[in-house]
Amino acid sequence: MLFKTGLIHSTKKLQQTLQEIFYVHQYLKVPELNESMQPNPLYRKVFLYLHSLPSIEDSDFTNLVTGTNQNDIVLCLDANQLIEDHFLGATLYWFNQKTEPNRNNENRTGSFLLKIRKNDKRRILGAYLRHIHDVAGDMESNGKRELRLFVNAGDGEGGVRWRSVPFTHPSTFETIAMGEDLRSKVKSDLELFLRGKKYYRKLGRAWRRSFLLYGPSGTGKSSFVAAMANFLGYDVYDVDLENVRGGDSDLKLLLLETTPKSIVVVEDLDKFVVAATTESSLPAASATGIQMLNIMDGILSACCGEERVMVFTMNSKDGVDPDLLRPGRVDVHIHFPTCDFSSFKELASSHLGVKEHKLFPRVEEILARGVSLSPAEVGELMIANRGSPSRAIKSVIGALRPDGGDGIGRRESADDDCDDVDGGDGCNAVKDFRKLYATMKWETSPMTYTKWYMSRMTHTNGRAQERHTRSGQFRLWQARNVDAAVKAVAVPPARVLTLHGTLVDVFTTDDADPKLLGEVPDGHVGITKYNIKLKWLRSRLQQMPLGSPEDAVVRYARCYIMYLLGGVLLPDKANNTVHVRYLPLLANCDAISTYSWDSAVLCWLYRGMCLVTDYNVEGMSGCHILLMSWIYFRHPFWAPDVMSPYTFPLATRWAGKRGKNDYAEQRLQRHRLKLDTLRVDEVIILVVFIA
Ligand SMILES: Nc1ncnc2c1ncn2[C@@H]1O[C@H](COP(=O)(O)OP(=O)(O)OP(=O)(O)O)[C@@H](O)[C@H]1O
Repeated sequence: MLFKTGLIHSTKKLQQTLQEIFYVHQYLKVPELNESMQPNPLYRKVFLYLHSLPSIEDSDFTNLVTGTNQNDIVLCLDANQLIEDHFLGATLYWFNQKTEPNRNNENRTGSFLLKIRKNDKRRILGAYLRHIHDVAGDMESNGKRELRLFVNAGDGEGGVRWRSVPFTHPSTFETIAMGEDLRSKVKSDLELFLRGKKYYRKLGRAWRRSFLLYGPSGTGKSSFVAAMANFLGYDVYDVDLENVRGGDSDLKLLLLETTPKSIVVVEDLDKFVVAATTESSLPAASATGIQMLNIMDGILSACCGEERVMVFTMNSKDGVDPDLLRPGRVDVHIHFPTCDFSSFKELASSHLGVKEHKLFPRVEEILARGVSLSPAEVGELMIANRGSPSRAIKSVIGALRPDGGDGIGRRESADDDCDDVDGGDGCNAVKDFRKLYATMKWETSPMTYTKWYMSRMTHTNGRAQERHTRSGQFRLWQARNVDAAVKAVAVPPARVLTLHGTLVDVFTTDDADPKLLGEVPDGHVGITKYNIKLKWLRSRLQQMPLGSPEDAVVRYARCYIMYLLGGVLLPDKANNTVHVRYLPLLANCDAISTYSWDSAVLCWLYRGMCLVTDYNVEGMSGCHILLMSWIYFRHPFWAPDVMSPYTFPLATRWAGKRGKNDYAEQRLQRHRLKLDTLRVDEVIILVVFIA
């Protein structure tokens, strides 16, 4: 048997050697990257072509992967596999070569090796390459080309600056509320651009078009970019200027490495350009922002700008030198306003399937007063209430209610008073939305909240806090009685408190201290009989009379601690009430510092994190600030840049700092990519010694 196998093997070898001698094969290589480390477009074409061949099924080893459509299963040639093709009577062999990855498992590039007989080469090679070109071109124009999103997350090591993931954003011009006029203008502009190769040549201009999208956050700028990519069938290169560490030259190299048929996006350009025009010592990224616009009408733009669309997004053009945005640099300016009535109707039609509704006139009337929400906010309210159009529209009306104050004031009052507008369900929807939206904007919202909390609580209640800090009654973080505090969050209320009747009884029937918080919160008792509204606590704290006696200050301190517990340390998902189960723990001021509040906060946060792992759970309870500061400390690449030294509390370092402001889908992709490629040295591990 062994003898037989050996014989077959030797015969095959002999046959191969004879073939080499008599047929004289030649090898042609199509590398993935060219000499200047740019992607080689031919490689992509060959890739598409080979994956369209039926003979891929005969390859010894193929991978099964999900296609662009979730239901498609696609065969994908594995590394170092051979595939056979026939063309005009000749047999050709393609070998899928992959280089070994470097030590970080990165930069694994590949090439296709074509083995062809010398005679055949002279006869068919030209026609064969044209054939590959045509087939791949057809596949691309039929939408079979997989779009990719590139981010400049690479450090340039091994020459790789761009990393990519498949681009699967589902946005189209039809899904964006933008007015029919603008939609058709943009579409015909892009169609003209697609057909404009000869025209641009004739004019002696680079075949490229540049757009400036400006408007407040959440008005659809990033979705518009995604819609453009899907419409044109172009890849997206997302330039993060903060990652362009090598200044101008790095930026130029980055742009040179983009491929034709792509959209190059620079988001939030105003952040860089305005800083650059107002500050004397420019941060590197700001200087790069200006350079980016300068490149637009320079020589480089003609060399690396063929068949490309450049898109810049800004929140506002105010403060940006108009010269930087003049025609030639930026061809088309598109304004993205907050939601007006026609956008609202478009959103209602797409999100709720209603074209007319009896509540529309009310929405129109409120919007006409100049009150507005971003389409993102309106859309989310509609998604959260999609089961009932009336409820959805009511919740939009609730969120739109003006109070004449600033943005934050408006939101707060709408939140607290929404029962008056739309009853229980709508109110929950508004809150759900806010929670959900806050979770989506998780890079910034807890920090904004910290800032708000610090400014409100520290300034308005400094007196109470200071007194109690001095008298040692307020040392929450040094407490050690783990059991009581953990039980307080983990055990159902009835077992911690023996409650009879309503919350009002708790304030009036405790013999030791009949009014723990000083008075019955009349008309402010929360959604359930066991909850106190944070709004009531807040308004009470703001009214503490000057020169109050010691026992009154103690009651105010209790309100303050309850407010801290419900608002910051142990919040539930809704985050607008606090449960009375904590109140008995505050009855004896001397005992407060003996509870292990730190364990309780962690326990409550872990519980919230566990619950939110369920796909259907949208909001999360627990101390988000703690979680965020943990993430920012351990993974500094996620944290906004701060130069200030550490202060206490540590989380306030990031108060008011904005994270990267790209759209949710892109942000998710970026985070996933970053997590996938996370290296040990990018995580800060604190070693704690316990004596
Ligand atoms: N005009 C709109 N029509 C439909 N949906 C919209 C519109 N504007 C925003 N949205 C929705 O809101 C969400 C956020 O939008 P997007 O990220 O595109 O806004 P943006 O203007 O880029 O915000 P930012 O400046 O904060 O990045 C997306 O899910 C998008 O679908």
